[in-house]
Amino acid sequence: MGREGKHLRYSPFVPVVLSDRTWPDMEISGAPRWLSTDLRDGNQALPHPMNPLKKLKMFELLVDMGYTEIEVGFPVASQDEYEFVRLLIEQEKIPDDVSISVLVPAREELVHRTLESLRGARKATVHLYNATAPLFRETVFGMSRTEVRDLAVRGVRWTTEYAERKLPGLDLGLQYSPELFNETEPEFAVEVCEAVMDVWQPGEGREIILNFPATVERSLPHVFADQIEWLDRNLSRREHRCLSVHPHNDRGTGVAATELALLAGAQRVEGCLFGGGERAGNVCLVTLGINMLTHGVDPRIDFSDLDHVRRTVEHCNEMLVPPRHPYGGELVYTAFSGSHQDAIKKGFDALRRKAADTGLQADELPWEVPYLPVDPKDVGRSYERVVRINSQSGKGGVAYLLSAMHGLDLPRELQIEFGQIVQAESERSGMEVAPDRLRELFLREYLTASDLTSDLTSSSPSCDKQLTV
Ligand SMILES: CC(=O)SCCNC(=O)CCNC(=O)[C@H](O)C(C)(C)COP(=O)(O)OP(=O)(O)OC[C@H]1O[C@@H](n2cnc3c(N)ncnc32)[C@H](O)[C@@H]1OP(=O)(O)O
Ligand SMILES: CC(C)C(=O)C(=O)O
Repeated sequence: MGREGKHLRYSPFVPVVLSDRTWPDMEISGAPRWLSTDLRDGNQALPHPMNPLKKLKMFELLVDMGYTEIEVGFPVASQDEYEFVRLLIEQEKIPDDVSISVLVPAREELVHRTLESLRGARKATVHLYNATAPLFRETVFGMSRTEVRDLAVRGVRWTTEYAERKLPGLDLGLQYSPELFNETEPEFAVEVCEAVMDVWQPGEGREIILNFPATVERSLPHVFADQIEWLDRNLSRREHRCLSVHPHNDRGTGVAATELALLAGAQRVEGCLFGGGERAGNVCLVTLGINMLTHGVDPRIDFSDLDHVRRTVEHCNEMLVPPRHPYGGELVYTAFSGSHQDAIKKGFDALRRKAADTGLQADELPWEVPYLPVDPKDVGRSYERVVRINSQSGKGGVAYLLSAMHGLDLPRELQIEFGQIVQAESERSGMEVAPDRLRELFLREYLTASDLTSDLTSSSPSCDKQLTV
């Protein structure tokens, strides 16, 4: 087949019919329940899965950030996985307000061993899954719809019966996922979930989490939202079930799909910090959370030291977060280009003026600085790197840095003149002009030898002091 024919090998996604959808008129007004699956879906996709010590580091990070639902692993996958669950329980590492879950496929011996890993825990959720989509029914299981539904039902029975018989002290929760939900006929997904609920009997104080994964993302985000609204309308026992989503990011639209799913009625979101996980990853919990923050909605997660979060995730995953990753990437609070820098400088100047006029601190004022969708300080970044100078930069950026890093406020004429000198330097070197080099250039250009020993060289105020007027 020639280059032209490649697309013919793929078919468009078949959407659920929902012409009276209501989700486009909804708003996200509060945080959903979050579940971090860094220690399971994230971990299972790593070239070097985390050892128990690394898992503990990640677990403690998640707890510190405020995640109260954490999928801690797939205990039957490996000895390390099993041992980690034992470590959490035996060393009493699970805070009272944190609920752990463990994943297991609907296979009897695996369910039993998974439950054994929970021995001694006061409460824990077993997360049971089996694929329900046609391709998997036919290719992976070789089963009919009825057989696949019965597999799920048997999985719940194995779980409840073992727990009742062998683990009487365990306050057991249940989560069920029809894997590849997004590719499953919607009415069949409902049939399986209803059958699962018939066994579990959700009721007062006995919730069931029904988790709908876009296991391999294939549709546009609004199609996923339609699927979620359709489900919410068609599943019974609304008051005792939690409708959860587990989006992946194969098309690069995992965040959008999740946000639309929240509009459509999803109550809980599963994802990973910085989008770890299989293939193109799970939906990124950092992006989702800070997207909420920047819309004035409290995500109920602490992102105030995002560099620490990033470093810990990089350490545990042995993978780097890309410098352009939303909110957390190294470069996302940095402007190199002149017009961006000029607007940022003017934004900071305006903020400073407002602070002086109102007598408030700058960080008490509404955040309105062009090109910076979030105050870097709200995620633990400083203002030092918001402007960096290279050949794409302009006088505004140079003036910003001289003022912020060296306490030099240049008049406009001088900004224009010195901007050209810096431009010539960066074009000559092809490199970034660092703040120290900027100072050197300024001194060389405008000060005499005797000036060089003056105060200017010895007392450059720090950038943050300048900006937190
Ligand atoms: C979408 C997801 O992320 S699902 C989670 C995926 N994560 C993992 O797989 C990580 C941990 N997994 C493992 O360690 C192993 O796969 C185990 C321990 C679960 C099973 O290992 P093995 O017994 O060696 O089997 P294998 O890995 O080849 O799994 C395939 C078998 O499980 C069956 N299977 C797969 N999923 C399920 C399920 N949810 N319920 C029941 N059976 C299942 C397959 O049909 C196949 O059975 P077959 O051998 O009779 O054809
Ligand atoms: C087990 C399920 C929830 C899963 O990880 C997926 O389908 O991606």
